[in-house]
Amino acid sequence: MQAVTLGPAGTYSHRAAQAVGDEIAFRESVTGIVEAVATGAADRGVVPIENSIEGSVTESLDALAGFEVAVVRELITPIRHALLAQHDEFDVVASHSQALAQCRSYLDTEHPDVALESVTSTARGVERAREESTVAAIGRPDTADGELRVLAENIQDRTSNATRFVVVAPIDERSTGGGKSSLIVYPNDDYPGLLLDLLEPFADRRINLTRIESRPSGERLGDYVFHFDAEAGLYEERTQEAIAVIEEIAAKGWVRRLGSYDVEHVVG
Ligand SMILES: O=C(O)C(=O)C[C@]1(C(=O)O)C=C[C@@H](O)C=C1
Repeated sequence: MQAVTLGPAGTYSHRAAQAVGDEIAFRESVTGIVEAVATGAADRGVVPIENSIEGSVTESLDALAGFEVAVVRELITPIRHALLAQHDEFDVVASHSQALAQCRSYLDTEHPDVALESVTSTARGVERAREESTVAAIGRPDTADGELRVLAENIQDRTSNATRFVVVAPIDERSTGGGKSSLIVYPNDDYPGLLLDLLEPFADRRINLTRIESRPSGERLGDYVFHFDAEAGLYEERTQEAIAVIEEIAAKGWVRRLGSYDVEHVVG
Protein backbone atom coordinates (compact mmCIF):
# COMPACT_ATOMS: atom_id res chain seq x y z
CA MET A 1 0.00 0.00 0.00
CA GLN A 2 1.24 3.48 -0.85
CA ALA A 3 1.31 6.03 2.00
CA VAL A 4 2.16 9.70 1.65
CA THR A 5 3.56 11.70 4.52
CA LEU A 6 5.61 14.74 5.45
CA GLY A 7 9.04 14.72 3.81
CA PRO A 8 11.80 14.54 3.01
CA ALA A 9 12.85 11.11 4.34
CA GLY A 10 13.81 11.10 8.03
CA THR A 11 10.83 12.92 9.56
CA TYR A 12 8.91 11.57 12.53
CA SER A 13 5.94 11.30 10.15
CA HIS A 14 8.08 9.06 7.91
CA ARG A 15 8.75 6.76 10.87
CA ALA A 16 5.01 6.55 11.63
CA ALA A 17 4.18 5.97 7.94
CA GLN A 18 6.45 2.92 7.88
CA ALA A 19 3.80 1.19 10.01
CA VAL A 20 1.23 1.92 7.29
CA GLY A 21 2.67 1.52 3.80
CA ASP A 22 5.39 -0.46 2.07
CA GLU A 23 5.81 2.34 -0.48
CA ILE A 24 6.21 5.84 0.97
CA ALA A 25 5.95 9.12 -0.92
CA PHE A 26 6.51 12.58 0.50
CA ARG A 27 4.80 15.97 0.44
CA GLU A 28 5.98 19.29 1.85
CA SER A 29 2.82 20.05 3.86
CA VAL A 30 0.12 18.16 5.74
CA THR A 31 -2.51 19.88 3.59
CA GLY A 32 -0.78 18.42 0.52
CA ILE A 33 -0.93 14.95 2.11
CA VAL A 34 -4.67 15.11 2.88
CA GLU A 35 -5.34 16.53 -0.58
CA ALA A 36 -3.39 13.66 -2.20
CA VAL A 37 -5.71 11.15 -0.51
CA ALA A 38 -8.88 13.18 -1.23
CA THR A 39 -8.05 13.36 -4.95
CA GLY A 40 -7.11 9.66 -5.23
CA ALA A 41 -3.39 10.31 -5.80
CA ALA A 42 -2.50 8.19 -2.73
CA ASP A 43 -4.06 5.24 -0.83
CA ARG A 44 -3.20 6.53 2.63
CA GLY A 45 -1.91 9.72 4.24
CA VAL A 46 -0.17 9.94 7.61
CA VAL A 47 -0.42 13.32 9.38
CA PRO A 48 0.49 14.50 12.89
CA ILE A 49 -2.55 15.73 14.78
CA GLU A 50 -1.52 16.40 18.37
CA ASN A 51 1.59 16.51 20.53
CA SER A 52 1.68 15.93 24.29
CA ILE A 53 3.77 19.09 24.93
CA GLU A 54 2.69 21.50 22.23
CA GLY A 55 -0.93 20.51 21.55
CA SER A 56 -2.78 20.45 18.25
CA VAL A 57 -1.21 20.52 14.82
CA THR A 58 -3.75 23.05 13.56
CA GLU A 59 -2.91 22.67 9.87
CA SER A 60 -3.89 18.98 10.11
CA LEU A 61 -7.20 19.78 11.82
CA ASP A 62 -8.03 22.35 9.15
CA ALA A 63 -7.08 19.95 6.34
CA LEU A 64 -9.39 17.26 7.80
CA ALA A 65 -12.22 19.82 7.84
CA GLY A 66 -11.38 21.04 4.33
CA PHE A 67 -11.28 17.75 2.41
CA GLU A 68 -13.62 14.73 2.22
CA VAL A 69 -11.48 11.96 3.73
CA ALA A 70 -11.83 9.20 6.33
CA VAL A 71 -9.66 8.60 9.40
CA VAL A 72 -8.95 4.86 9.56
CA ARG A 73 -6.16 4.50 12.14
CA GLU A 74 -4.55 6.39 15.01
CA LEU A 75 -0.84 5.93 15.77
CA ILE A 76 0.86 7.24 18.90
CA THR A 77 4.62 7.46 18.78
CA PRO A 78 7.26 8.67 21.25
CA ILE A 79 9.21 11.75 20.13
CA ARG A 80 12.79 12.11 21.33
CA HIS A 81 14.60 15.04 19.81
CA ALA A 82 18.33 15.41 19.26
CA LEU A 83 20.43 18.46 18.43
CA LEU A 84 22.49 17.75 15.30
CA ALA A 85 25.26 19.86 13.79
CA GLN A 86 28.66 19.67 12.12
CA HIS A 87 30.40 21.47 15.07
CA ASP A 88 29.71 22.68 18.62
CA GLU A 89 29.56 26.25 17.30
CA PHE A 90 26.46 27.36 15.37
CA ASP A 91 24.33 30.51 15.00
CA VAL A 92 21.01 29.05 13.87
CA VAL A 93 18.80 26.14 14.93
CA ALA A 94 16.50 24.98 12.13
CA SER A 95 13.53 22.66 12.63
CA HIS A 96 9.79 22.22 12.28
CA SER A 97 7.91 24.80 14.42
CA GLN A 98 6.40 21.96 16.53
CA ALA A 99 9.86 20.55 17.31
CA LEU A 100 11.28 24.01 18.14
CA ALA A 101 8.34 24.59 20.49
CA GLN A 102 8.76 21.16 22.14
CA CYS A 103 12.40 22.09 22.98
CA ARG A 104 11.75 25.73 23.99
CA SER A 105 13.17 25.48 27.56
CA TYR A 106 16.27 23.58 26.43
CA LEU A 107 17.00 26.17 23.74
CA ASP A 108 16.38 29.12 26.12
CA THR A 109 18.68 27.63 28.74
CA GLU A 110 21.48 26.08 26.67
CA HIS A 111 21.53 28.23 23.52
CA PRO A 112 19.86 31.57 24.37
CA ASP A 113 21.69 33.49 21.63
CA VAL A 114 21.00 31.36 18.57
CA ALA A 115 18.40 32.32 15.97
CA LEU A 116 15.54 29.87 15.48
CA GLU A 117 14.55 29.04 11.91
CA SER A 118 11.24 27.36 11.22
CA VAL A 119 11.34 24.98 8.25
CA THR A 120 8.73 22.61 6.75
CA SER A 121 9.92 19.50 8.66
CA THR A 122 12.62 18.29 11.05
CA ALA A 123 14.28 16.42 8.15
CA ARG A 124 14.41 19.68 6.16
CA GLY A 125 16.25 21.21 9.18
CA VAL A 126 18.68 18.28 9.17
CA GLU A 127 19.33 18.95 5.46
CA ARG A 128 20.08 22.61 6.28
CA ALA A 129 22.56 21.52 8.99
CA ARG A 130 24.23 19.13 6.55
CA GLU A 131 24.62 21.93 3.99
CA GLU A 132 25.75 24.74 6.34
CA SER A 133 28.20 24.45 9.20
CA THR A 134 26.65 27.44 11.04
CA VAL A 135 23.26 25.70 11.24
CA ALA A 136 22.18 23.09 13.80
CA ALA A 137 18.98 21.06 13.53
CA ILE A 138 16.49 19.45 15.89
CA GLY A 139 15.36 16.05 14.66
CA ARG A 140 15.63 12.29 14.96
CA PRO A 141 19.04 11.20 16.31
CA ASP A 142 19.23 8.41 13.72
CA THR A 143 19.31 10.97 10.88
CA ALA A 144 22.88 11.97 11.86
CA ASP A 145 25.54 10.57 9.56
CA GLY A 146 29.06 11.34 8.34
CA GLU A 147 29.58 15.04 8.86
CA LEU A 148 26.59 15.53 11.17
CA ARG A 149 27.12 14.85 14.88
CA VAL A 150 24.59 14.34 17.65
CA LEU A 151 25.44 17.17 20.08
CA ALA A 152 22.68 16.41 22.60
CA GLU A 153 19.91 13.83 22.95
CA ASN A 154 16.49 13.88 24.58
CA ILE A 155 16.30 17.68 24.49
CA GLN A 156 12.48 17.91 24.49
CA ASP A 157 11.11 19.85 27.48
CA ARG A 158 9.57 16.75 29.06
CA THR A 159 10.96 13.25 29.02
CA SER A 160 7.62 11.83 27.96
CA ASN A 161 6.90 13.44 24.60
CA ALA A 162 4.51 11.75 22.20
CA THR A 163 2.75 12.70 18.97
CA ARG A 164 -0.54 11.32 17.79
CA PHE A 165 -0.81 10.69 14.04
CA VAL A 166 -3.92 9.83 12.07
CA VAL A 167 -4.04 7.74 8.93
CA VAL A 168 -6.38 9.19 6.32
CA ALA A 169 -8.01 7.14 3.56
CA PRO A 170 -10.53 7.78 0.76
CA ILE A 171 -13.98 8.55 2.21
CA ASP A 172 -15.52 5.29 0.93
CA GLU A 173 -13.07 3.31 3.12
CA ARG A 174 -14.46 4.85 6.32
CA SER A 175 -15.02 2.26 9.04
CA THR A 176 -17.68 2.25 11.74
CA GLY A 177 -15.81 -0.36 13.82
CA GLY A 178 -13.31 0.57 16.53
CA GLY A 179 -13.12 1.89 20.06
CA LYS A 180 -12.75 5.56 19.09
CA SER A 181 -14.41 7.89 16.59
CA SER A 182 -13.65 11.34 15.22
CA LEU A 183 -16.31 13.84 14.25
CA ILE A 184 -16.22 17.40 12.92
CA VAL A 185 -19.17 19.70 13.57
CA TYR A 186 -19.80 23.10 12.02
CA PRO A 187 -22.97 24.50 13.66
CA ASN A 188 -22.93 27.76 11.62
CA ASP A 189 -24.81 29.24 14.56
CA ASP A 190 -24.14 31.15 17.77
CA TYR A 191 -26.33 31.31 20.87
CA PRO A 192 -25.83 30.96 24.65
CA GLY A 193 -25.38 27.27 25.46
CA LEU A 194 -24.61 26.06 21.92
CA LEU A 195 -21.47 24.23 23.03
CA LEU A 196 -23.32 22.75 26.02
CA ASP A 197 -26.03 21.50 23.65
CA LEU A 198 -23.36 19.82 21.50
CA LEU A 199 -21.79 18.10 24.51
CA GLU A 200 -24.95 16.87 26.20
CA PRO A 201 -25.81 14.14 23.67
CA PHE A 202 -22.48 12.47 24.54
CA ALA A 203 -22.82 12.95 28.31
CA ASP A 204 -26.44 11.69 28.31
CA ARG A 205 -25.28 8.42 26.73
CA ARG A 206 -22.15 8.04 28.91
CA ILE A 207 -19.83 8.54 25.93
CA ASN A 208 -16.45 9.77 27.07
CA LEU A 209 -14.92 12.53 24.93
CA THR A 210 -11.14 12.34 24.72
CA ARG A 211 -10.70 15.66 22.92
CA ILE A 212 -12.58 18.71 21.81
CA GLU A 213 -10.89 21.40 19.78
CA SER A 214 -12.34 24.53 18.22
CA ARG A 215 -10.88 25.99 15.05
CA PRO A 216 -11.93 29.21 13.33
CA SER A 217 -14.31 28.47 10.45
CA GLY A 218 -12.72 31.23 8.39
CA GLU A 219 -16.23 32.55 7.60
CA ARG A 220 -16.34 35.30 10.25
CA LEU A 221 -14.69 36.21 13.54
CA GLY A 222 -15.99 34.12 16.46
CA ASP A 223 -17.39 31.37 14.20
CA TYR A 224 -16.00 27.91 14.88
CA VAL A 225 -15.66 24.34 13.63
CA PHE A 226 -15.52 21.79 16.47
CA HIS A 227 -13.41 18.62 16.36
CA PHE A 228 -14.57 15.82 18.69
CA ASP A 229 -12.89 12.52 19.54
CA ALA A 230 -15.15 10.09 21.39
CA GLU A 231 -14.43 6.79 23.09
CA ALA A 232 -17.15 4.90 21.20
CA GLY A 233 -17.52 3.36 17.76
CA LEU A 234 -19.81 4.71 15.03
CA TYR A 235 -21.37 1.23 14.88
CA GLU A 236 -22.79 1.71 18.39
CA GLU A 237 -26.40 2.75 18.75
CA ARG A 238 -25.60 5.33 21.45
CA THR A 239 -23.08 7.03 19.09
CA GLN A 240 -25.60 7.10 16.24
CA GLU A 241 -28.23 8.59 18.55
CA ALA A 242 -25.83 11.25 19.85
CA ILE A 243 -24.85 12.22 16.30
CA ALA A 244 -28.50 12.40 15.22
CA VAL A 245 -29.15 14.98 17.98
CA ILE A 246 -26.00 16.92 17.01
CA GLU A 247 -27.13 16.95 13.37
CA GLU A 248 -30.36 18.68 14.42
CA ILE A 249 -28.42 21.27 16.43
CA ALA A 250 -26.07 21.85 13.47
CA ALA A 251 -28.90 21.98 10.90
CA LYS A 252 -27.59 25.29 9.50
CA GLY A 253 -24.09 23.84 9.08
CA TRP A 254 -22.75 20.30 8.70
CA VAL A 255 -21.53 17.23 10.60
CA ARG A 256 -18.78 15.00 9.24
CA ARG A 257 -18.10 11.49 10.57
CA LEU A 258 -14.39 10.89 9.94
CA GLY A 259 -14.60 7.27 11.07
CA SER A 260 -13.86 4.78 13.84
CA TYR A 261 -10.54 3.14 14.66
CA ASP A 262 -8.48 1.64 17.48
CA VAL A 263 -5.47 3.31 19.07
CA GLU A 264 -2.08 1.82 18.15
CA HIS A 265 1.32 2.53 19.69
CA VAL A 266 4.27 2.64 17.31
CA VAL A 267 7.71 2.62 18.94
CA GLY A 268 10.54 3.40 16.57
O1 LIG B 1 8.89 17.42 11.04
C1 LIG B 1 8.67 16.22 11.30
O2 LIG B 1 9.55 15.39 11.51
C2 LIG B 1 7.27 15.78 11.40
O3 LIG B 1 6.99 14.63 11.15
C3 LIG B 1 6.23 16.78 11.86
C4 LIG B 1 6.03 16.78 13.38
C5 LIG B 1 4.76 17.64 13.74
O4 LIG B 1 4.24 18.39 12.91
O5 LIG B 1 4.32 17.56 14.91
C6 LIG B 1 5.78 15.40 13.86
C7 LIG B 1 6.19 14.97 15.08
C8 LIG B 1 6.88 15.87 16.02
O6 LIG B 1 5.89 16.35 16.91
C9 LIG B 1 7.50 17.03 15.35
C10 LIG B 1 7.15 17.40 14.08
